[in-house]
Amino acid sequence: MAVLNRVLRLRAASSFSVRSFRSSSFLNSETDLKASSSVIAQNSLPLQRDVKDRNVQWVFLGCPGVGKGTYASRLSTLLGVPHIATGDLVRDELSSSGPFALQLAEVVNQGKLVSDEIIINLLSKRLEASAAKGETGFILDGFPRTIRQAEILEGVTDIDLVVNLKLREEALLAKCLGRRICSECGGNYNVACIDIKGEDGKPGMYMAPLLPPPHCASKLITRSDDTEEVVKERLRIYNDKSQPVEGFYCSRGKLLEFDLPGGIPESWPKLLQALNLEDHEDKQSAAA
Ligand SMILES: Nc1ncnc2c1ncn2[C@@H]1O[C@H](COP(=O)(O)OP(=O)(O)O)[C@@H](O)[C@H]1O
Repeated sequence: MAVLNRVLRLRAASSFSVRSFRSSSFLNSETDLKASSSVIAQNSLPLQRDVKDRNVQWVFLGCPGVGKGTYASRLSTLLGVPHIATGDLVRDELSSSGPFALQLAEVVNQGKLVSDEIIINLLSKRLEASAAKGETGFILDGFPRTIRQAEILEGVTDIDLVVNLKLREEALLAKCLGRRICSECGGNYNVACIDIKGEDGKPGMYMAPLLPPPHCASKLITRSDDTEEVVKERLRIYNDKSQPVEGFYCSRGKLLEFDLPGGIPESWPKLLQALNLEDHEDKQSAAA
């Protein structure tokens, strides 16, 4: 894909300087942020790596319910890079009763955004764990969610590509409400059957449910923030705070817009095509 190739050629990227990212005394004010971002950028220079020596550094954007987790996770398996979802980091912190758990429960259950300080702390720990395992590259899902977070990220590393997943609005709420997680294996499923009839020249759309296998069926739980009221609030906050992040990356030539045509069977091959990765999948299946 021309856009992607251009983006990838342009990015002679640096690796992520986790230590610099964690030194987050810079989070106190806008001025501190700008000053510190440039300090961070300088500090990370010794750790710069050519793009050929590391894996992809991609970001997935999109409304709640669009399927960021599903596609980011599939791509991370395909490309052998960690899938880092800040929503998962928040939920892990909540369930492990970590230092931020109490504060987080209230914010998350109201559908609000967690503070930059906490999110960056959680993300930094996760990146350190990755670095300790010798992993390079990442697919970030759920971060950045504000312009400020995007600026912080831009100050510490090069993002090669930002994939903006889009789905018809009518489907988003139903997809969030249909989400189920297996409390034992953590598998993600969706019981919603989306069947939007075509009208006024607009095509219909069908998305089959993604049902759990029998051994998970009796262990399904729903996220506490997937209630109608909270999902509507998250969608409102997305439009207000996260949509501007699309413009941030568009103006830097990194944004790939991808309209999901339907469920996974229709969308996955088209996404691979848009990312120029069809051969990658063929090679992997041949090797398996
Ligand atoms: N980058 C972030 N900044 C602030 N809060 C975040 C961020 N990522 C996740 N969260 C918190 O975790 C919650 C769940 O995130 P996520 O699983 O990505 O949900 P969604 O389905 O809304 O995309 C969010 O509603 C928010 O409270």
